[in-house]
Amino acid sequence: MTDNRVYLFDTTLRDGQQTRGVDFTPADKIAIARALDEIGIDYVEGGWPGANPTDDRFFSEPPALKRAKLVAFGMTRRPGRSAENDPGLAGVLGSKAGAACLVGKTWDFHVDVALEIDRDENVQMIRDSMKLAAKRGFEPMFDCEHFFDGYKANPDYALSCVKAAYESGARWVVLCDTNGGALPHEVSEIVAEVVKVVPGDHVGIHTHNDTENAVANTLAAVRAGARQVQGTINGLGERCGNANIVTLTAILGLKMGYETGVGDKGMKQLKKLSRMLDDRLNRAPNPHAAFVGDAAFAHKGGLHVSAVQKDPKTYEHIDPELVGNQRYILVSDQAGRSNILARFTEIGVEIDPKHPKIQRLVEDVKEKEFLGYSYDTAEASFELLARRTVENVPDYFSIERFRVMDERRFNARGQMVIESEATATVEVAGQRLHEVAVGNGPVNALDLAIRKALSTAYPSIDGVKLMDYKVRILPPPPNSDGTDAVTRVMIESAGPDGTMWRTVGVSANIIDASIMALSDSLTYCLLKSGTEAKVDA
Ligand SMILES: CC(=O)SCCNC(=O)CCNC(=O)[C@H](O)C(C)(C)COP(=O)(O)OP(=O)(O)OC[C@H]1O[C@@H](n2cnc3c(N)ncnc32)[C@H](O)[C@@H]1OP(=O)(O)O
Ligand SMILES: CC(=O)C(=O)O
Repeated sequence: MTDNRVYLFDTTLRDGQQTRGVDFTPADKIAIARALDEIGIDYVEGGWPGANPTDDRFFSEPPALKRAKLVAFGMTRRPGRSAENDPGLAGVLGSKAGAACLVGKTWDFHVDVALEIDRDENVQMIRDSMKLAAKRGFEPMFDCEHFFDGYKANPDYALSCVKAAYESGARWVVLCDTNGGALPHEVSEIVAEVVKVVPGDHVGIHTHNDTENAVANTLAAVRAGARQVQGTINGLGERCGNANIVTLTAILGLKMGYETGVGDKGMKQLKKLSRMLDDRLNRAPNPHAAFVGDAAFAHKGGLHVSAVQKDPKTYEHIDPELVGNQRYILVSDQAGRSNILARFTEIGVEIDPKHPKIQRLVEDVKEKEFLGYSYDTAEASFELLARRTVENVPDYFSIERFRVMDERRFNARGQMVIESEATATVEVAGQRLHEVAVGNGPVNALDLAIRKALSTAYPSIDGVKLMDYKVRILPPPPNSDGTDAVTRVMIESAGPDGTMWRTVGVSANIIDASIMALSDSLTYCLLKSGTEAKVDA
């Protein structure tokens, strides 16, 4: 082991499970553990055997991990009984994990108030539990709960707990900022004192994000000598979350030069790992997440784009590909010709940079953004606008008219039913088709009616799914009354192969704005799949 080696310990499946609104299934846990193993995380904490049926099931048939060690979490023995006779410890040490991470008190206040026991008895509980974990063949770890608050209140007592764990065989003594209130300079100073009594390559750090310093505190601890870092994917965790292991992995490896189990290949999978968790939790990814968010390397300002095209280092702190991300050049009212030309290159349209239509497109985009469109997040609508300016986009269909009726009634069983019925007249393949559909809301009903009309001519649109639908009421222009407000609808769609695209519509009427975004989405799908427009009957 080199002094430069930092061990990554993921607690998404344990502390992440303590997040409000998160409830993993055993299948989620298996998939997440495998993904963490795949990228090279050293330790995967799977949960607390004996605490709930999900964790029991997970530990009864744990996934076979190639490199990572599976960790079972638990707490030190209860007071007044031996470690051998403690049912909680029996659950943890009866599991099929390779390591046992046991939490115990290190803050005298907690021993007095939460456990209500003698302080020496707590130290003995730590010793007995670590010894038993080692005796049963587990790699023992001790999570020092509330270590930083404990150290500030009574450094001698906090250190005596740390020493007891280490002397009793703990491979790692992990300093926890349980309440998340410590600050980086305090963590630095305190860890520097701890590594005087326990070697740094046996010291870990576990931080919470209550002051948005979880990552900074972890890095401060590593600089002071700690060599195991605990965190969760996307910073999931109790209250405000834990240190984000995705960010930590990138910083430790790419910026601070530490060696971890995550090599170049694993590093390139960080964005995929982050997305995988969002998908499992059915959450929209945070576009502004450091390193892996869609906006992390998205350039909007004209000055930035012009320079980035000369050398990306001018406005990028790392090469986005190192973490599996990519550069996006956004088009908006902040854009200049450089943004537009960059987007043409991205979408594969060759155009002379001096072409007069480029300037027209820049002006068009700025004017439409003034009216409420937002092209930096609706790249598919932008592509249609750009292609229509410089080349021909086939007229696949045209929505001639539509009508929607909403109904709220009680059915025969006395249950309330809310339904919308839409009729749409669409011209497609030289025919005027009139279709009716019922949906759970007006946009859903219209979407169904329009697709019905299109599906014979263009069967490929059947595979398009609406993933996200966002509405924003934009403030009315100055000197007008509130009724002038316009509505912006953004739609995110996905194709059968998982490709995603976003479109926008703007109108004073929410349904009309939705139809614009929907129509762009279907047109974009047909264009990208190379479908030929059917213009004859
Ligand atoms: C900082 C952290 O994140 S630690 C992890 C926290 N995570 C969880 O608690 C999630 C899983 N927990 C659980 O499912 C349950 O709390 C269990 C199954 C572990 C225990 O449930 P119960 O036996 O009903 O106890 P309960 O949760 O009400 O209270 C905890 C008990 O453990 C005691 N205790 C707390 N910490 C420790 C410790 N480190 N060592 C020994 N005993 C402890 C408490 O004093 C309390 O004892 P009491 O029952 O005599 O009052
Ligand atoms: C152990 C743990 O999760 C904590 O102290 O925050």
